[in-house]
Amino acid sequence: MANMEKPLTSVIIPAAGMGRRMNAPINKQYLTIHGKPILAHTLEVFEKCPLINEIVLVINQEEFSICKLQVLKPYCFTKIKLVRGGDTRQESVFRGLKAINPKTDIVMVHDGARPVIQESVIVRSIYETVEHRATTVGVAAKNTIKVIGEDGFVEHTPNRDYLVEIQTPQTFEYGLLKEAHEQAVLQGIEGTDDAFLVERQNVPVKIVIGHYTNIKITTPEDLIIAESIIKRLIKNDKKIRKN
Ligand SMILES: Nc1ccn([C@@H]2O[C@H](COP(=O)(O)OP(=O)(O)OP(=O)(O)O)[C@@H](O)[C@H]2O)c(=O)n1
Ligand SMILES: C[C@](O)(CO)[C@H](O)COP(=O)(O)O
Repeated sequence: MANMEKPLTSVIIPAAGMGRRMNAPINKQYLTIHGKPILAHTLEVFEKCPLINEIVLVINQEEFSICKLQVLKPYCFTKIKLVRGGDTRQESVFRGLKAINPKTDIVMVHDGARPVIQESVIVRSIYETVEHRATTVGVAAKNTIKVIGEDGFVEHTPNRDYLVEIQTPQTFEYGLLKEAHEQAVLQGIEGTDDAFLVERQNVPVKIVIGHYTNIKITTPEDLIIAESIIKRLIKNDKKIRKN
């Protein structure tokens, strides 16, 4: 069990995707919001968080230089270790896991494409994981969700009271997540998030309620939303500093 006082915590930032759905001339995480690359916004929160000891940034090998030039150098990050990504998000995370300091107690996985993560959610996730071994951030579903069949017709409508839209960070005891990924490789299991792999190990995953502002920048309209959220946060930050 992780050291309760101040667990040694590493975060893996998977950022080796191609950003296809963004349809932009460059990889989405290098698009800027308020003059700063999306990836720099994301990394900054973890760099500043005193509970984070190590940041394992997983990116495309061919983007190492653009990343160093546009993100690492201008923003003076001190905790970052660069790792080459894989063909899927799951593979990228697994590669990140293998680069983690083996003394780590807790490992957090947070999408590079989610720049509006708040430090309070990071801290809550870490301490909930010390207690429950596995957690994921999520928000109550606002829309009705329906399950459809191959024929495109509705099969059933789950009760929305029990539906949570899952985000990141997802946070685990280090050994638990490593074992879950190793088992997934052995069994040929591919999931869209890391919690799914841990659930398959019959380990309960605790939900940590987060914020609707923690959007994943996936398609062009997400960029417009993220820009207005970040602009508002900067304005509020200036107001707080003035008072
Ligand atoms: N092989 C991959 C695929 C995705 N990711 C990362 O996982 C996060 C969530 O993935 P997603 O939003 O789907 O990003 P992309 O895969 O880049 O988007 P798309 O599917 O539109 O190409 C992103 O920060 C992305 O960079 C990764 O590290 N390695
Ligand atoms: C992990 C995740 O962000 C949880 O909602 C999501 O599953 C990532 O999906 P993507 O298609 O790899 O962006």
